[in-house]
Amino acid sequence: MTRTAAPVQALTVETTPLDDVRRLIPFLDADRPLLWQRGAGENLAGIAGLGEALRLEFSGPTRVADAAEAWRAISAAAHVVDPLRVPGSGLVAFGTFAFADDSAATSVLIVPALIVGRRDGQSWLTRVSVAGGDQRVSEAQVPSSTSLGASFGLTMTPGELTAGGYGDAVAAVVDRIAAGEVEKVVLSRLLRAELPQGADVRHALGELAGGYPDCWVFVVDGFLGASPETLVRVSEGRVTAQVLAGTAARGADDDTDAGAAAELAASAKDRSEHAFAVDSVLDSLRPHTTGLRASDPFTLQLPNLWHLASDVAGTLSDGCSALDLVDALHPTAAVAGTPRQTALAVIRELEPFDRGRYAGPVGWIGADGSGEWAVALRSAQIADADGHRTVTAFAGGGIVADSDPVLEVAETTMKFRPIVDAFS
Ligand SMILES: C=C(O[C@@H]1C=C(C(=O)O)C=C[C@H]1O)C(=O)O
Repeated sequence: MTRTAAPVQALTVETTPLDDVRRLIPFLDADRPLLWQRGAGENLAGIAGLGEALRLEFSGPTRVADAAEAWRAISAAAHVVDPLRVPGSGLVAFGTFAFADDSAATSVLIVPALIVGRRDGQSWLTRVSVAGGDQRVSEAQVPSSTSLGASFGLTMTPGELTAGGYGDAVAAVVDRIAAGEVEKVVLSRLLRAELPQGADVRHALGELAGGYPDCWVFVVDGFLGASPETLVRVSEGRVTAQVLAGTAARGADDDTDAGAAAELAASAKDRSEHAFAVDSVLDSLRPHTTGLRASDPFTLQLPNLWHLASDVAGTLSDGCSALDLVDALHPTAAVAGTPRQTALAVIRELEPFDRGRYAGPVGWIGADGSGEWAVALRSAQIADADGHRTVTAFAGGGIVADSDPVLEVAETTMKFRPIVDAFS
């Protein structure tokens, strides 16, 4: 069910080249930032959005399918001039979707009025106007970067589920697995803080971008993060993904660090946890692709931890858009579990909070159905409540038969680090 189904809007879209842009964050509107980026300096790739030409809201079990359908109609009705034709140029919408079918969080697609982008050394500006609106495009609409407000530091504290409570929930899942009820369940917990008046969240985005250049750094509708996990990417008929599941702490020196990675790669527990996630992605993509393959699992190094990772690639066979594939994929066993429906029921029972958009799909879609979507991990939601602004961070982990509650609590603490550091 979609809460607000907008009539199809005819958008006029024009992309023009810009002089080289090396930073996107200073262009953002401090109050309503929209960002999707990866890399830094010469290798920066991404898009920054300003204003809202169009905002579509979705909810319920068909939220992603509804968005995919609405986007097809909007793309077909749009008039797009895009001489660059690189991923992210021309007409794009930023999107963030709730994890759960029954979540109170709104899922959105937002087409900004202005987009500053950079990819493969090319920079551009895209202007979007709604039919009937003011079609005149003036130089005044070229955004300028602004200096960031005063820096701030927060201390985040546990929300509904304390670290101890999380350990108990992990133990309960291990019991359910032993009883043969379910094979894998991904549990999570949260941390919360109040944002000081006037806090400029672009500071936090800058920290995430500087600290995690190999992750997707995003903010859409107050939901931000630095996710290492690519849910799906569609470009020129190629479909790719990078599945992550299985985690280890970084070592204190080169030797222990290499040892930690080797131990992770050899761990039967982590390999089984990883295999569930890869299988769920392959099963979801197979009907839409040919030549679909997964690499052997390898260790992926991040500043705060190691992950087991597998690259998945295939050729799109049925003209599906990136959002159609997101609909087919979500939620993967990296964030829900196996079997999916039983795992979701256990999550609903043991997590005393709504995940909102955490672990849901976040990314962008283009007019031709191309796009990049991440699993929204290492993330936090900024919300207005009674005149206060709060920030709620989420982190979780996959629980399998031989998971240890103490280690699982420690794993979530590692996974909170990007957000906790960005706000401290
Ligand atoms: C659930 C999270 O991460 C997921 C779970 C992982 C695991 O259990 O090892 C690893 C990567 C992610 O797919 C999270 O970061 O909150």
